[in-house]
Amino acid sequence: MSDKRQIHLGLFLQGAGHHVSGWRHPKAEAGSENFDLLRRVSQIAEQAKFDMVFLADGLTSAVDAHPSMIARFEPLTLLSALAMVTDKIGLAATASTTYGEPYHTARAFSSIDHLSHGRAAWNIVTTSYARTANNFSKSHPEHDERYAVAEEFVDVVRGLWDSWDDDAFIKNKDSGVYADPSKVHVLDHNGKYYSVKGPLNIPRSPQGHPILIQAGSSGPGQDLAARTADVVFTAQQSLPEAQAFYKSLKARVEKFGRHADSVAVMPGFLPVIGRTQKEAAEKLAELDKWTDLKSAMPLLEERMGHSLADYDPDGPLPDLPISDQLRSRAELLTAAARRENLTIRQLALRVAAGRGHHIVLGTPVEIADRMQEWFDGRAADGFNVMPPFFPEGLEDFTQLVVPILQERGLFRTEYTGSTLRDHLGLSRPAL
Ligand SMILES: Cc1cc2nc3c(=O)[nH]c(=O)nc-3n(C[C@H](O)[C@H](O)[C@H](O)COP(=O)(O)O)c2cc1C
Repeated sequence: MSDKRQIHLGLFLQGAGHHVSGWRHPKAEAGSENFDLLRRVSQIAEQAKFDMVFLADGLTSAVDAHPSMIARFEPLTLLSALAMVTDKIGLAATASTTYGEPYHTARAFSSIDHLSHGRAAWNIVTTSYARTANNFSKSHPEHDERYAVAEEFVDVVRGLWDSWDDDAFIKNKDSGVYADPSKVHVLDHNGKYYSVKGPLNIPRSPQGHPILIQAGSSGPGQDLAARTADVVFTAQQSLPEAQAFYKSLKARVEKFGRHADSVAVMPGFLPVIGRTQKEAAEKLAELDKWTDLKSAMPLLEERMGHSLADYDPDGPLPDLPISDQLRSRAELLTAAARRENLTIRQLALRVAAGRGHHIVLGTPVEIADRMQEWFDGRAADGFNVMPPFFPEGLEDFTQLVVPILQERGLFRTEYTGSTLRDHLGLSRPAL
Protein backbone atom coordinates (compact mmCIF):
# COMPACT_ATOMS: atom_id res chain seq x y z
CA MET A 1 0.00 0.00 0.00
CA SER A 2 1.34 3.48 -0.86
CA ASP A 3 2.17 5.79 2.05
CA LYS A 4 0.27 8.83 0.90
CA ARG A 5 -3.46 8.35 0.64
CA GLN A 6 -4.71 9.52 -2.76
CA ILE A 7 -8.10 9.60 -4.44
CA HIS A 8 -9.00 6.67 -6.72
CA LEU A 9 -11.01 7.48 -9.81
CA GLY A 10 -13.20 5.19 -11.88
CA LEU A 11 -14.95 6.16 -15.07
CA PHE A 12 -18.46 4.74 -14.88
CA LEU A 13 -18.92 4.17 -18.59
CA GLN A 14 -22.37 4.21 -20.14
CA GLY A 15 -22.66 4.92 -23.83
CA ALA A 16 -25.84 7.00 -23.64
CA GLY A 17 -24.61 8.98 -20.61
CA HIS A 18 -25.73 8.90 -17.01
CA HIS A 19 -28.41 11.58 -17.06
CA VAL A 20 -31.52 9.96 -18.51
CA SER A 21 -31.72 12.78 -21.08
CA GLY A 22 -27.96 13.17 -21.55
CA TRP A 23 -28.13 11.51 -24.97
CA ARG A 24 -30.42 14.32 -26.17
CA HIS A 25 -27.84 17.03 -25.54
CA PRO A 26 -26.71 18.56 -28.87
CA LYS A 27 -23.08 17.70 -28.08
CA ALA A 28 -23.76 14.12 -26.89
CA GLU A 29 -22.56 11.22 -29.02
CA ALA A 30 -24.89 8.58 -27.71
CA GLY A 31 -24.95 4.85 -28.10
CA SER A 32 -24.09 1.91 -25.90
CA GLU A 33 -23.17 -0.03 -29.04
CA ASN A 34 -20.96 2.79 -30.34
CA PHE A 35 -17.55 1.19 -29.80
CA ASP A 36 -15.69 4.12 -31.29
CA LEU A 37 -17.12 6.38 -28.57
CA LEU A 38 -16.47 3.83 -25.80
CA ARG A 39 -12.87 3.47 -26.99
CA ARG A 40 -12.27 7.21 -27.12
CA VAL A 41 -13.69 7.95 -23.69
CA SER A 42 -11.74 5.06 -22.14
CA GLN A 43 -8.59 6.52 -23.67
CA ILE A 44 -9.47 9.99 -22.32
CA ALA A 45 -9.81 8.47 -18.84
CA GLU A 46 -6.48 6.71 -19.27
CA GLN A 47 -4.74 9.93 -20.37
CA ALA A 48 -6.13 11.49 -17.17
CA LYS A 49 -4.62 8.56 -15.18
CA PHE A 50 -7.90 7.16 -13.88
CA ASP A 51 -7.64 3.89 -11.94
CA MET A 52 -10.27 2.12 -13.98
CA VAL A 53 -13.12 2.06 -16.43
CA PHE A 54 -16.21 0.54 -14.83
CA LEU A 55 -19.05 -1.24 -16.62
CA ALA A 56 -22.34 -1.86 -14.83
CA ASP A 57 -24.66 -4.50 -16.22
CA GLY A 58 -28.12 -5.99 -16.17
CA LEU A 59 -29.59 -9.09 -17.74
CA THR A 60 -32.94 -7.71 -18.88
CA SER A 61 -34.17 -4.94 -21.14
CA ALA A 62 -37.32 -2.80 -21.28
CA VAL A 63 -38.33 0.06 -23.56
CA ASP A 64 -38.99 2.36 -20.58
CA ALA A 65 -35.54 1.69 -19.06
CA HIS A 66 -32.73 4.25 -18.88
CA PRO A 67 -31.34 4.62 -22.46
CA SER A 68 -27.94 3.35 -21.30
CA MET A 69 -29.67 0.20 -20.08
CA ILE A 70 -32.16 -0.60 -22.83
CA ALA A 71 -29.32 -2.03 -24.87
CA ARG A 72 -25.65 -2.55 -24.09
CA PHE A 73 -22.69 -4.77 -24.88
CA GLU A 74 -22.07 -7.89 -22.84
CA PRO A 75 -19.48 -6.33 -20.51
CA LEU A 76 -16.70 -8.93 -20.65
CA THR A 77 -16.80 -8.91 -24.42
CA LEU A 78 -16.52 -5.13 -24.33
CA LEU A 79 -13.64 -5.29 -21.83
CA SER A 80 -11.67 -7.61 -24.13
CA ALA A 81 -11.99 -5.04 -26.89
CA LEU A 82 -11.04 -2.16 -24.55
CA ALA A 83 -8.03 -4.16 -23.35
CA MET A 84 -6.65 -3.98 -26.90
CA VAL A 85 -6.91 -0.20 -27.20
CA THR A 86 -5.67 0.82 -23.72
CA ASP A 87 -2.44 0.05 -21.82
CA LYS A 88 -2.64 1.09 -18.21
CA ILE A 89 -6.18 1.77 -17.07
CA GLY A 90 -7.98 -0.90 -15.01
CA LEU A 91 -10.93 -2.68 -16.65
CA ALA A 92 -13.89 -3.53 -14.43
CA ALA A 93 -17.06 -5.34 -15.42
CA THR A 94 -20.15 -6.45 -13.56
CA ALA A 95 -21.14 -10.11 -13.38
CA SER A 96 -23.97 -11.58 -11.36
CA THR A 97 -23.63 -14.30 -8.75
CA THR A 98 -27.36 -15.14 -9.01
CA TYR A 99 -27.33 -15.69 -12.77
CA GLY A 100 -24.00 -17.26 -13.61
CA GLU A 101 -21.68 -20.12 -12.82
CA PRO A 102 -18.51 -19.65 -10.77
CA TYR A 103 -16.45 -21.65 -13.26
CA HIS A 104 -17.47 -19.41 -16.18
CA THR A 105 -16.93 -16.26 -14.12
CA ALA A 106 -13.51 -17.33 -12.83
CA ARG A 107 -12.39 -18.29 -16.31
CA ALA A 108 -13.68 -15.13 -18.02
CA PHE A 109 -12.10 -12.68 -15.56
CA SER A 110 -8.85 -14.60 -15.50
CA SER A 111 -8.81 -14.44 -19.30
CA ILE A 112 -9.35 -10.66 -19.27
CA ASP A 113 -6.58 -10.34 -16.67
CA HIS A 114 -4.19 -12.20 -19.00
CA LEU A 115 -5.31 -10.28 -22.09
CA SER A 116 -4.91 -6.92 -20.34
CA HIS A 117 -1.65 -7.80 -18.51
CA GLY A 118 -3.18 -7.47 -15.06
CA ARG A 119 -5.91 -4.88 -15.32
CA ALA A 120 -9.13 -6.88 -14.75
CA ALA A 121 -11.71 -6.37 -12.02
CA TRP A 122 -14.99 -8.15 -11.32
CA ASN A 123 -17.88 -6.10 -9.91
CA ILE A 124 -19.81 -8.66 -7.87
CA VAL A 125 -23.59 -8.11 -7.94
CA THR A 126 -26.46 -10.26 -6.76
CA THR A 127 -29.03 -8.95 -9.35
CA SER A 128 -31.99 -7.13 -7.91
CA TYR A 129 -34.80 -7.50 -10.38
CA ALA A 130 -37.00 -10.59 -10.19
CA ARG A 131 -37.90 -10.23 -13.89
CA THR A 132 -34.33 -11.35 -14.70
CA ALA A 133 -35.45 -14.89 -13.86
CA ASN A 134 -37.65 -14.81 -16.99
CA ASN A 135 -34.49 -14.97 -19.09
CA PHE A 136 -32.79 -17.79 -17.19
CA SER A 137 -35.25 -20.66 -16.73
CA LYS A 138 -35.10 -20.34 -12.95
CA SER A 139 -36.76 -18.51 -10.08
CA HIS A 140 -35.41 -15.41 -8.35
CA PRO A 141 -34.07 -16.05 -4.83
CA GLU A 142 -34.96 -13.54 -2.09
CA HIS A 143 -32.51 -10.85 -0.96
CA ASP A 144 -30.60 -12.60 1.84
CA GLU A 145 -30.44 -15.89 0.00
CA ARG A 146 -28.95 -14.10 -2.99
CA TYR A 147 -26.16 -13.01 -0.65
CA ALA A 148 -25.72 -16.53 0.79
CA VAL A 149 -25.27 -17.78 -2.80
CA ALA A 150 -22.89 -14.89 -3.52
CA GLU A 151 -20.65 -15.71 -0.52
CA GLU A 152 -20.17 -19.27 -1.75
CA PHE A 153 -19.90 -18.22 -5.41
CA VAL A 154 -17.05 -15.79 -4.65
CA ASP A 155 -15.19 -18.40 -2.59
CA VAL A 156 -15.37 -20.87 -5.46
CA VAL A 157 -14.12 -18.27 -7.94
CA ARG A 158 -11.20 -17.34 -5.70
CA GLY A 159 -10.38 -21.01 -5.17
CA LEU A 160 -10.41 -21.64 -8.92
CA TRP A 161 -8.08 -18.69 -9.51
CA ASP A 162 -5.56 -20.55 -7.31
CA SER A 163 -5.79 -23.74 -9.40
CA TRP A 164 -2.20 -23.49 -10.59
CA ASP A 165 1.03 -22.31 -8.97
CA ASP A 166 2.42 -19.22 -10.64
CA ASP A 167 5.28 -21.28 -12.09
CA ALA A 168 3.23 -24.35 -13.07
CA PHE A 169 3.42 -23.86 -16.83
CA ILE A 170 7.07 -24.76 -17.34
CA LYS A 171 6.75 -25.55 -21.09
CA ASN A 172 9.99 -27.54 -21.04
CA LYS A 173 10.85 -28.45 -24.63
CA ASP A 174 13.54 -30.94 -23.59
CA SER A 175 11.47 -32.95 -21.14
CA GLY A 176 8.21 -32.47 -23.03
CA VAL A 177 6.43 -31.29 -19.86
CA TYR A 178 4.06 -28.40 -20.60
CA ALA A 179 2.39 -28.03 -17.17
CA ASP A 180 4.00 -29.44 -14.00
CA PRO A 181 1.48 -31.88 -12.48
CA SER A 182 2.86 -31.25 -8.97
CA LYS A 183 1.81 -27.60 -9.23
CA VAL A 184 -1.90 -28.02 -9.79
CA HIS A 185 -4.46 -27.63 -6.98
CA VAL A 186 -7.80 -29.32 -7.47
CA LEU A 187 -10.46 -27.30 -5.64
CA ASP A 188 -12.97 -30.11 -5.11
CA HIS A 189 -15.63 -27.78 -3.72
CA ASN A 190 -18.85 -29.31 -2.41
CA GLY A 191 -21.04 -26.67 -0.81
CA LYS A 192 -24.69 -25.80 -0.26
CA TYR A 193 -25.15 -24.23 -3.70
CA TYR A 194 -22.19 -25.37 -5.81
CA SER A 195 -20.19 -28.47 -6.58
CA VAL A 196 -17.12 -27.53 -8.54
CA LYS A 197 -14.21 -29.86 -9.04
CA GLY A 198 -11.62 -27.69 -10.82
CA PRO A 199 -8.89 -27.03 -11.71
CA LEU A 200 -9.50 -23.95 -13.85
CA ASN A 201 -8.32 -24.32 -17.45
CA ILE A 202 -6.13 -21.22 -17.51
CA PRO A 203 -2.83 -20.35 -15.75
CA ARG A 204 -2.91 -18.12 -12.64
CA SER A 205 -3.37 -14.58 -13.94
CA PRO A 206 -0.99 -11.59 -13.74
CA GLN A 207 -2.76 -10.11 -10.69
CA GLY A 208 -3.05 -13.54 -9.02
CA HIS A 209 -6.67 -12.64 -8.39
CA PRO A 210 -8.36 -10.00 -10.54
CA ILE A 211 -9.58 -7.12 -8.34
CA LEU A 212 -12.92 -7.72 -6.62
CA ILE A 213 -15.41 -4.86 -6.50
CA GLN A 214 -18.67 -5.25 -4.63
CA ALA A 215 -21.86 -3.21 -5.13
CA GLY A 216 -24.75 -3.68 -2.71
CA SER A 217 -24.83 -1.82 0.59
CA SER A 218 -27.22 -3.66 2.94
CA GLY A 219 -25.82 -5.53 5.97
CA PRO A 220 -25.27 -8.79 4.06
CA GLY A 221 -23.86 -6.78 1.14
CA GLN A 222 -21.38 -5.01 3.41
CA ASP A 223 -20.35 -8.32 5.00
CA LEU A 224 -19.65 -9.82 1.58
CA ALA A 225 -17.59 -6.75 0.68
CA ALA A 226 -15.76 -6.68 4.00
CA ARG A 227 -14.72 -10.31 3.70
CA THR A 228 -13.82 -10.46 0.02
CA ALA A 229 -13.69 -7.14 -1.86
CA ASP A 230 -10.89 -4.72 -2.73
CA VAL A 231 -13.25 -1.90 -3.77
CA VAL A 232 -16.83 -1.08 -2.76
CA PHE A 233 -19.06 0.81 -5.17
CA THR A 234 -21.82 2.65 -3.38
CA ALA A 235 -24.46 5.40 -3.76
CA GLN A 236 -24.68 7.74 -0.76
CA GLN A 237 -25.85 11.27 -1.54
CA SER A 238 -24.98 13.20 1.61
CA LEU A 239 -21.73 13.54 3.55
CA PRO A 240 -23.07 12.20 6.88
CA GLU A 241 -24.68 9.21 5.13
CA ALA A 242 -21.44 8.45 3.29
CA GLN A 243 -19.38 8.83 6.47
CA ALA A 244 -21.70 6.45 8.33
CA PHE A 245 -21.45 3.87 5.53
CA TYR A 246 -17.67 4.24 5.34
CA LYS A 247 -17.31 3.74 9.09
CA SER A 248 -19.63 0.75 9.13
CA LEU A 249 -17.88 -0.90 6.17
CA LYS A 250 -14.36 -0.31 7.50
CA ALA A 251 -15.35 -1.69 10.93
CA ARG A 252 -16.62 -4.84 9.22
CA VAL A 253 -13.38 -5.09 7.20
CA GLU A 254 -11.39 -5.08 10.46
CA LYS A 255 -13.78 -7.60 11.99
CA PHE A 256 -12.76 -9.99 9.21
CA GLY A 257 -9.11 -9.49 10.18
CA ARG A 258 -8.25 -7.26 7.24
CA HIS A 259 -6.62 -3.81 7.24
CA ALA A 260 -9.21 -1.03 6.87
CA ASP A 261 -7.13 0.61 4.10
CA SER A 262 -7.13 -2.56 2.02
CA VAL A 263 -10.68 -1.83 0.82
CA ALA A 264 -11.44 1.37 -1.12
CA VAL A 265 -14.92 2.87 -0.81
CA MET A 266 -15.95 4.59 -4.06
CA PRO A 267 -19.36 6.28 -4.26
CA GLY A 268 -20.87 7.26 -7.59
CA PHE A 269 -20.33 10.95 -8.37
CA LEU A 270 -22.13 12.89 -11.10
CA PRO A 271 -20.38 16.21 -11.78
CA VAL A 272 -22.13 19.04 -13.62
CA ILE A 273 -19.41 21.59 -14.31
CA GLY A 274 -19.82 25.28 -15.20
CA ARG A 275 -17.65 28.39 -15.17
CA THR A 276 -19.96 29.65 -12.44
CA GLN A 277 -22.38 27.91 -10.10
CA LYS A 278 -25.20 29.53 -12.13
CA GLU A 279 -23.87 28.11 -15.40
CA ALA A 280 -23.66 24.63 -13.87
CA ALA A 281 -27.24 24.90 -12.58
CA GLU A 282 -28.37 25.98 -16.05
CA LYS A 283 -26.60 22.96 -17.60
CA LEU A 284 -28.48 20.59 -15.35
CA ALA A 285 -31.75 22.48 -15.91
CA GLU A 286 -31.21 22.12 -19.67
CA LEU A 287 -30.89 18.34 -19.31
CA ASP A 288 -33.83 18.18 -16.88
CA LYS A 289 -36.08 20.04 -19.32
CA TRP A 290 -35.86 17.08 -21.72
CA THR A 291 -36.95 14.73 -18.95
CA ASP A 292 -40.66 14.19 -18.55
CA LEU A 293 -42.26 12.48 -15.59
CA LYS A 294 -43.20 9.53 -17.81
CA SER A 295 -39.54 8.62 -18.41
CA ALA A 296 -38.41 9.46 -14.86
CA MET A 297 -41.07 7.51 -12.92
CA PRO A 298 -40.05 3.96 -13.99
CA LEU A 299 -36.50 4.68 -12.81
CA LEU A 300 -37.75 5.82 -9.39
CA GLU A 301 -40.26 2.97 -9.11
CA GLU A 302 -37.57 0.45 -9.99
CA ARG A 303 -35.34 1.74 -7.20
CA MET A 304 -38.18 1.97 -4.68
CA GLY A 305 -39.50 -1.47 -5.67
CA HIS A 306 -43.11 -0.12 -5.64
CA SER A 307 -45.54 1.41 -8.14
CA LEU A 308 -46.24 5.06 -7.33
CA ALA A 309 -49.03 5.39 -9.94
CA ASP A 310 -51.74 5.89 -7.30
CA TYR A 311 -50.02 8.83 -5.61
CA ASP A 312 -50.03 12.57 -6.43
CA PRO A 313 -46.66 13.30 -8.10
CA ASP A 314 -46.68 16.72 -6.44
CA GLY A 315 -47.26 15.24 -3.01
CA PRO A 316 -44.73 13.72 -0.61
CA LEU A 317 -43.28 10.23 -1.01
CA PRO A 318 -45.70 7.92 0.87
CA ASP A 319 -44.52 5.70 3.70
CA LEU A 320 -43.86 2.43 1.90
CA PRO A 321 -42.24 -0.71 3.22
CA ILE A 322 -38.59 -0.87 2.12
CA SER A 323 -38.44 -3.28 -0.80
CA ASP A 324 -35.78 -5.98 -0.95
CA GLN A 325 -35.31 -5.43 -4.68
CA LEU A 326 -32.69 -2.69 -4.28
CA ARG A 327 -32.91 -2.48 -0.50
CA SER A 328 -30.05 -0.09 0.23
CA ARG A 329 -30.99 2.25 -2.65
CA ALA A 330 -34.64 2.42 -1.53
CA GLU A 331 -33.44 3.38 1.96
CA LEU A 332 -31.13 6.11 0.65
CA LEU A 333 -33.81 7.61 -1.62
CA THR A 334 -36.41 7.57 1.15
CA ALA A 335 -33.93 9.30 3.45
CA ALA A 336 -33.19 11.98 0.81
CA ALA A 337 -36.92 12.61 0.21
CA ARG A 338 -37.55 13.07 3.95
CA ARG A 339 -34.39 15.14 4.56
CA GLU A 340 -35.07 17.56 1.71
CA ASN A 341 -38.89 17.45 1.71
CA LEU A 342 -38.95 16.30 -1.91
CA THR A 343 -42.16 15.59 -3.79
CA ILE A 344 -42.45 12.39 -5.83
CA ARG A 345 -41.85 14.46 -8.98
CA GLN A 346 -38.70 16.06 -7.57
CA LEU A 347 -37.38 12.72 -6.38
CA ALA A 348 -38.11 11.14 -9.78
CA LEU A 349 -36.22 13.93 -11.55
CA ARG A 350 -33.32 13.49 -9.14
CA VAL A 351 -33.19 9.77 -9.96
CA ALA A 352 -33.46 10.52 -13.69
CA ALA A 353 -30.44 12.81 -13.41
CA GLY A 354 -28.16 10.53 -11.39
CA ARG A 355 -30.08 7.32 -10.60
CA GLY A 356 -29.81 8.10 -6.91
CA HIS A 357 -26.08 8.88 -6.94
CA HIS A 358 -24.45 12.04 -5.56
CA ILE A 359 -24.91 14.95 -8.01
CA VAL A 360 -22.52 17.90 -7.66
CA LEU A 361 -23.09 21.19 -9.46
CA GLY A 362 -20.44 23.87 -9.56
CA THR A 363 -17.21 25.36 -10.84
CA PRO A 364 -14.19 23.06 -11.21
CA VAL A 365 -12.85 24.33 -7.87
CA GLU A 366 -16.18 23.67 -6.15
CA ILE A 367 -16.30 20.16 -7.59
CA ALA A 368 -12.73 19.48 -6.43
CA ASP A 369 -13.56 20.96 -3.00
CA ARG A 370 -16.50 18.57 -2.60
CA MET A 371 -14.36 15.60 -3.58
CA GLN A 372 -11.69 16.65 -1.11
CA GLU A 373 -14.29 17.18 1.62
CA TRP A 374 -15.58 13.62 1.17
CA PHE A 375 -12.07 12.18 0.85
CA ASP A 376 -10.57 14.00 3.86
CA GLY A 377 -13.79 13.48 5.83
CA ARG A 378 -13.49 9.70 5.45
CA ALA A 379 -16.65 9.40 3.42
CA ALA A 380 -14.83 8.07 0.35
CA ASP A 381 -11.47 6.74 -0.82
CA GLY A 382 -12.34 7.61 -4.38
CA PHE A 383 -15.22 8.16 -6.77
CA ASN A 384 -16.85 6.42 -9.68
CA VAL A 385 -17.27 9.42 -11.99
CA MET A 386 -20.56 9.51 -13.89
CA PRO A 387 -20.55 12.14 -16.68
CA PRO A 388 -24.10 13.18 -17.58
CA PHE A 389 -23.27 12.63 -21.25
CA PHE A 390 -20.25 11.68 -23.38
CA PRO A 391 -17.69 12.69 -24.39
CA GLU A 392 -17.95 16.34 -23.27
CA GLY A 393 -19.06 15.59 -19.71
CA LEU A 394 -15.89 13.52 -19.21
CA GLU A 395 -13.61 15.99 -21.01
CA ASP A 396 -14.82 18.81 -18.74
CA PHE A 397 -13.94 16.69 -15.72
CA THR A 398 -10.52 15.53 -16.94
CA GLN A 399 -9.47 18.95 -18.27
CA LEU A 400 -10.85 21.16 -15.51
CA VAL A 401 -11.16 19.15 -12.27
CA VAL A 402 -8.38 16.54 -12.46
CA PRO A 403 -5.58 19.17 -12.67
CA ILE A 404 -6.89 20.81 -9.48
CA LEU A 405 -6.86 17.48 -7.66
CA GLN A 406 -3.32 16.89 -8.96
CA GLU A 407 -2.11 20.35 -7.85
CA ARG A 408 -3.43 19.56 -4.38
CA GLY A 409 -1.49 16.27 -4.36
CA LEU A 410 -4.76 14.36 -4.14
CA PHE A 411 -4.47 12.47 -7.43
CA ARG A 412 -1.61 10.87 -9.36
CA THR A 413 0.06 12.70 -12.24
CA GLU A 414 1.52 9.46 -13.66
CA TYR A 415 0.82 5.78 -13.31
CA THR A 416 3.51 4.26 -11.09
CA GLY A 417 2.68 0.67 -11.96
CA SER A 418 1.05 -1.26 -14.73
CA THR A 419 -1.66 -3.37 -13.05
CA LEU A 420 -4.91 -2.31 -11.42
CA ARG A 421 -3.53 -3.73 -8.15
CA ASP A 422 -0.63 -1.27 -8.52
CA HIS A 423 -3.02 1.65 -9.06
CA LEU A 424 -4.98 0.67 -5.96
CA GLY A 425 -1.80 0.14 -3.92
CA LEU A 426 -2.63 -3.51 -3.27
CA SER A 427 -0.17 -6.38 -3.25
CA ARG A 428 -0.57 -9.54 -5.30
CA PRO A 429 -2.15 -12.37 -3.26
CA ALA A 430 0.23 -15.24 -2.59
CA LEU A 431 -0.96 -18.76 -3.21
C1 LIG B 1 -23.81 1.32 -6.26
C2 LIG B 1 -24.49 0.06 -6.71
C3 LIG B 1 -24.29 -0.40 -8.00
C4 LIG B 1 -24.91 -1.57 -8.44
N1 LIG B 1 -24.70 -2.00 -9.72
C5 LIG B 1 -25.35 -3.09 -10.18
C6 LIG B 1 -25.20 -3.53 -11.53
O1 LIG B 1 -24.46 -2.96 -12.32
N2 LIG B 1 -25.90 -4.62 -11.93
C7 LIG B 1 -26.73 -5.31 -11.08
O2 LIG B 1 -27.33 -6.30 -11.49
N3 LIG B 1 -26.88 -4.92 -9.80
C8 LIG B 1 -26.23 -3.83 -9.33
N4 LIG B 1 -26.40 -3.45 -8.02
C9 LIG B 1 -27.35 -4.21 -7.19
C10 LIG B 1 -26.73 -5.06 -6.09
O3 LIG B 1 -25.92 -6.08 -6.59
C11 LIG B 1 -27.80 -5.67 -5.19
O4 LIG B 1 -28.49 -6.69 -5.89
C12 LIG B 1 -28.82 -4.67 -4.72
O5 LIG B 1 -28.22 -3.42 -4.42
C13 LIG B 1 -29.54 -5.17 -3.47
O6 LIG B 1 -28.61 -5.41 -2.45
P1 LIG B 1 -28.37 -4.37 -1.26
O7 LIG B 1 -29.67 -4.27 -0.52
O8 LIG B 1 -27.28 -5.02 -0.47
O9 LIG B 1 -27.94 -3.06 -1.82
C14 LIG B 1 -25.76 -2.30 -7.56
C15 LIG B 1 -25.93 -1.84 -6.26
C16 LIG B 1 -25.32 -0.68 -5.82
C17 LIG B 1 -25.53 -0.20 -4.40
